[in-house]
Amino acid sequence: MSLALDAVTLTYPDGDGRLTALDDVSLTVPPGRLTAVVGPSGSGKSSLLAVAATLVTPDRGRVVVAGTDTAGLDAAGRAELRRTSIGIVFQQPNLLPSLTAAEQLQVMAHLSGRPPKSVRDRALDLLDAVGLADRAARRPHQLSGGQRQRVNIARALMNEPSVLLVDEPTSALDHERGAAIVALLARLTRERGTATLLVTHDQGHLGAADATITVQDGRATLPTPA
Ligand SMILES: Nc1ncnc2c1ncn2[C@@H]1O[C@H](COP(=O)(O)OP(=O)(O)OP(=O)(O)O)[C@@H](O)[C@H]1O
Repeated sequence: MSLALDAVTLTYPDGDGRLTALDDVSLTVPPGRLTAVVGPSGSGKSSLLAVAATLVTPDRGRVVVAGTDTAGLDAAGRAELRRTSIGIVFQQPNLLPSLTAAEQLQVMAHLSGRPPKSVRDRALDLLDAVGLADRAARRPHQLSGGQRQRVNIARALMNEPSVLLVDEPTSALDHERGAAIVALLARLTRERGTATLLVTHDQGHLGAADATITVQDGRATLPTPA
């Protein structure tokens, strides 16, 4: 299942008028593909992610997540769609200080009704997939910045989302560690079949993407093959 935006326009209140943050944006991210989003500060990248995440409702246009047209959903329906189908990775890992790496992931699945053992097995499998099999019992302060971001990514995959939305995951990391995180995202996208949208300001990361969308003044230039 993929992510699709069709003719999406989003405005915010701006003094007496409205500021157009997204202007007639259409795009599709197929399963198993990593699409990078680049563009200058204030161009609309975070707004694009917020709309795709169903956190913000556009003024016009359609947002289809994993085959579901989100226009037909109320707030509870959107929350359920986020829980079951959308993984979100923000710039800062935002981990709970008192929980181990494995527990950060298990909390995500706690309400989904899965048996505790399968939840723990899945958490350990995902920590292994992000190269942290031997750090499962560590708390955030016992992990490096790059390792914390890996836990963050593993946590976003815990409920097997169809769509993975990632906002500047490398901003707190040096270039080498940032490139390793983007390579990891590209691998997980292929292995887990997620439709992944990655906002990045680092042109050096684009080689790992299957396509790149450039956002400028709220308008998106559609994917070019990487
Ligand atoms: N909640 C809001 N209310 C009003 N205007 C907003 C709001 N959020 C964003 N904007 C405006 O919408 C435009 C797009 O902002 P957005 O955060 O999407 O850009 P961005 O490309 O992610 O920027 P950056 O790279 O600096 O994070 C900007 O002009 C911004 O000032």
